Amino acid sequence: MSETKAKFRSGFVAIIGRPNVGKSTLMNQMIGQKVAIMSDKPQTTRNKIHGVYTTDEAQIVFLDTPGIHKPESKLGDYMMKAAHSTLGEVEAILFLIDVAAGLGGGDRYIISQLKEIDTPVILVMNKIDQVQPEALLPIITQYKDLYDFAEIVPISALQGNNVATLLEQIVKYLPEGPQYYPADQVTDHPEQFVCAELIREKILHLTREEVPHSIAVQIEDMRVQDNGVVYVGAVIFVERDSQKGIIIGKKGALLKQVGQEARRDIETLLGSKTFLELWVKVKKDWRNREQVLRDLGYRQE
Ligand SMILES: Nc1nc2c(ncn2[C@@H]2O[C@H](COP(=O)(O)OP(=O)(O)OP(=O)(O)O)[C@@H](O)[C@H]2O)c(=O)[nH]1
Repeated sequence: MSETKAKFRSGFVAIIGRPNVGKSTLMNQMIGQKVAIMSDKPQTTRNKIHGVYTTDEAQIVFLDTPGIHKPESKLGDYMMKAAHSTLGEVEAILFLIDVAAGLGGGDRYIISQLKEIDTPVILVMNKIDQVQPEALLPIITQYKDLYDFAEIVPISALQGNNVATLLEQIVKYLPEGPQYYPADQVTDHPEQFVCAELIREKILHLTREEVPHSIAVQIEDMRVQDNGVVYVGAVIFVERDSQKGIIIGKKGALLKQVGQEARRDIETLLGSKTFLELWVKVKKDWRNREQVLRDLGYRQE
């Protein structure tokens, strides 16, 4: 008797949602490795991060799109376009909401954007650990009234609750297809990008609310030295002198701490001893300069 083996399924899936709803946390929970940056401040995820989830039956390639919102600057505008072009091309969209935060203008705006495309949307109700179970039903009703979701899955990205179910649901929407990436590959971004994001993450954590999210980190140089140590040189761009002062800190203390913490993570990432050198530069109003944006690698694909 011949047994028919289920065909391998694969495809691309976008994760969208208001800033801070837990997109990076979910991505990391699904992929099981720290590739997207987590922060308790909004909008730290600027670039698409491909996380790849592979089993014997399927491969899901996740695109972690920047938070969709009404653009207020050229950078916002850029992010919107990048997010939009992604949404029409994927097999499914995970629309994450924060059940503890309530339906807001940001969610309504995203739903209005979703109505313009045909891609199936899975409503992922995140942070269920923060509300009573009976609070979920009214939220489901509220969202169902606004959009015809393909699936609705309540989860806690932080605790991992129901994330396995979510993965099963996603696979249902994938067509038969090849394994795009090797099973052990979790991200297709160059290491430089992840290093820059690690440095950004440390700055945002250590400076609390004092520097805006407008900072950018650019890796200028990355090479293995003769002694086997990896040299990484990075520039932190800020918009004002005052922000430069905050990041450097008293007698350079804060920058030193950023460097130490980022270096530790970079060493784990690269599996190699690392020497990290950081500079802080002021580039006034860089968010509104297209050329500067391009220099920093924010390209429209
Ligand atoms: N209690 C709880 N907190 C969560 C959960 N998921 C994420 N968080 C927290 O919410 C905050 C934001 O999470 P992120 O994963 O950085 O959110 P994000 O959507 O990627 O944010 P941006 O990159 O700004 O778009 C962090 O402090 C997380 O620890 C959850 O299921 N439960």
